[in-house]
Amino acid sequence: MDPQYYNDPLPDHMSMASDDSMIDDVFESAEDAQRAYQDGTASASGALGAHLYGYPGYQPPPLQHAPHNQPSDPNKAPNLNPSPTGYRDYQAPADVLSQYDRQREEELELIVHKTILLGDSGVGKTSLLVQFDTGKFNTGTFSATVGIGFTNKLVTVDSVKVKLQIWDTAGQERFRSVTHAYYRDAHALLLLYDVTNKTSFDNIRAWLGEIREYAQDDVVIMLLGNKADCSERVVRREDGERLAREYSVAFMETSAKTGLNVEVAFMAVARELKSRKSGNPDDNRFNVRDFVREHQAQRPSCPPCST
Ligand SMILES: Nc1nc2c(ncn2[C@@H]2O[C@H](COP(=O)(O)OP(=O)(O)OP(=O)(O)O)[C@@H](O)[C@H]2O)c(=O)[nH]1
Repeated sequence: MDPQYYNDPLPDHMSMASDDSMIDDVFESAEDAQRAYQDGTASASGALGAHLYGYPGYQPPPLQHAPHNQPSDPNKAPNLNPSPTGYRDYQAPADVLSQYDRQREEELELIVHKTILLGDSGVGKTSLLVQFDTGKFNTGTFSATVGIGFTNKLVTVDSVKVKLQIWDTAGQERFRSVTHAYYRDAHALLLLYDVTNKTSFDNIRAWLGEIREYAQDDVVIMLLGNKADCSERVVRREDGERLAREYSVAFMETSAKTGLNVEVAFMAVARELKSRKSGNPDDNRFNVRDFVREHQAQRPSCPPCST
């Protein structure tokens, strides 16, 4: 556990309750908006809606459009390449498409892909996140995460930036009800067990049960057998693979200590989420399990680990 990622009980602005209480007042008509504004039932955003509908003291913005084929700035030279279609701001189709692609990329970058690390206490969730974020592993005494916290990470997939918001949860049972609230809008879950701890592996079925109960049906799930650097392993790699097959989830072994497969795990998630969001049929062919099979490294264990 790194103090940087240590989280005291959530501050108000980070709680899911604030998501639930977000108000998105939509008014069918200007009259509705005015009524809501006047009788005070409009929220801050609703009040803004009323304002946009013209109440009170609302003034329409000045007309921004210039007449067709006329420069909007009278000091500028007129456009000498008249549009074949006759409308202002005409661009050749190729230019429009490349502009559209750029816009899509920017949109993808803006989308936050919420990814949550789950698993028993001590399996290495915080260490995995710190390794991915900073490339470092903090040895020393283990102190359990309290509550939940996140870090944002921008990764590049096929030259498109994808923003992962990675949530580190507390594995301890007493924080379970807090973390359940975060499953609901998660796009991906990295579920960890510790290859040197049989109980953490046996508990994976219970974790998958919780995921089924609280997370979205289409959430991306990856099972990770962490601490693969340790020679005191009690869970065989094949056992992890079998369990992952049974639940149709991707699997690989990782080491937060040596960095084994850490980046691959997060990149696989980022690729999968990007391909789902892009709407591009070529992207949709991406399969997280195939990606993991092709990219995961399998290094020999290092000498007995002392964590
Ligand atoms: N050898 C080895 N030790 C690891 C690895 N990952 C984590 N550890 C050690 O395992 C202990 C627990 O790691 P954490 O990352 O704090 O575990 P956690 O899952 O976040 O635990 P909670 O916060 O209680 O949920 C620490 O002492 C880490 O140094 C790893 O890949 N290899």
